[in-house]
Amino acid sequence: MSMLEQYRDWAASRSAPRISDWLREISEPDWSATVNHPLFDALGEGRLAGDDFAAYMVQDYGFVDPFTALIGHAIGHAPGMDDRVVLGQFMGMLTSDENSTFQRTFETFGVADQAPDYLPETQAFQRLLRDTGQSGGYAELLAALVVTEWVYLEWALRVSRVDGLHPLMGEWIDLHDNPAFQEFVAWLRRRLEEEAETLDDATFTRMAECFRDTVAKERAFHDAVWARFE
Ligand SMILES: Cc1ncc(CO)c(N)n1
Repeated sequence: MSMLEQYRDWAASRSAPRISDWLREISEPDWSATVNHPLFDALGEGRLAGDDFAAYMVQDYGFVDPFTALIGHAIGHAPGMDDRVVLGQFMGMLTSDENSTFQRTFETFGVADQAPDYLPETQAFQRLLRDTGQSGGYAELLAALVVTEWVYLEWALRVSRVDGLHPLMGEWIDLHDNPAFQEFVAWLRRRLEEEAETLDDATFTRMAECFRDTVAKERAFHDAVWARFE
């Protein structure tokens, strides 16, 4: 059975089927392992040392570079101005507010301004983002974006925040659970679903595999970062 047939089978047994929910389901257990990652509990509960937070942010900035390029590809591949505006505004936030959080974190925790050592799992994630950016169609680009943003929204909404949390850690959570970000993730899911409805078998399969692979990379990345702190 093709992926598209598997989705149709799944959808037939639900009252309000959504492709993004099916994609999330077929990406278990990696999806839940990422959303419920102990790294995020430690972050919200103030149990993450400043240097460890900075080390995580260094690795994450290695993610952000090809991720920003991937958004550029998505802006180019989008069918028209409506999508380009939404993606462009997100790109604007990423390269201003969010970039500033990274820069102030590096300054605050004295991260040396040198080429960092990226973990093998960071490098593998970078390769996926670069490959998808360079050769993926719009649906695959949206699939990668839905994963990375939806996973971050889910953990940020989930974690509890202690009083007196370091302001930069609070800022990191704020960036991923604020109402504008929630709206952006809802838009991404809707657009992915609309695009997926138009795909032939082979392209639908590539989109679903890209989704699953991105979730696996998310889990591996956070496992690898966390393993260095324990
Ligand atoms: C690894 C990773 N995934 C997703 C996000 C959210 O953009 C992020 N900052 N880092």
